[in-house]
Amino acid sequence: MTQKILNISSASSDWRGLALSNFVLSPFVLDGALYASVEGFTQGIKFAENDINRRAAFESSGWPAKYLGETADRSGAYWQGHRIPYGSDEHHRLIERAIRARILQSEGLRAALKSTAGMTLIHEPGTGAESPTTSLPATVFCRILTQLRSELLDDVSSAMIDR
Ligand SMILES: Nc1nc(O)c(N)c(N[C@@H]2O[C@H](COP(=O)(O)O)[C@@H](O)[C@H]2O)n1
Repeated sequence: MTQKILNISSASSDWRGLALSNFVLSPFVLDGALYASVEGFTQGIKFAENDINRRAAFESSGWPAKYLGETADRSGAYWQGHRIPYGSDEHHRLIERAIRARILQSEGLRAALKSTAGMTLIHEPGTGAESPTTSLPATVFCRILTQLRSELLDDVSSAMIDR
């Protein structure tokens, strides 16, 4: 029987869940700059643009990126000279652009996401209750992936980094 629920995280038992996890080392380009992983991007933007931890996070993935982000004060996200309120829609939208960029820049990831058609995407990293200060709640992450999957299934050419 086909599995109806797919965990997208580093704790997934399905290879597609692992591949689509933010944790994985998976370079992408956003606004002309190169990032090693979505996790590194997500943690790096918590640091101001002159903070050395920012670049270190951008060049990392997985737990090293996550641990680096734990040292940030989580009062804002920083992008192109602007401070974005932490946890705001604008903050989530910026992370969404990184998630979309990574997947859209890889034919394999696009195909992997499309192959999950009909499955409910969840994010259960197996690390206990979700942090109240997470910059990417599971509901937001799964909504982003589900929306992108829908766009890819409807018409590959209509899916873009900026919706
Ligand atoms: N343990 C674990 N495995 C994964 O595969 C994950 N993607 C995550 N969580 C990711 O952490 C990011 C948010 O970090 P903060 O809560 O702001 O520190 C986001 O990318 C989640 O997907 N955890």
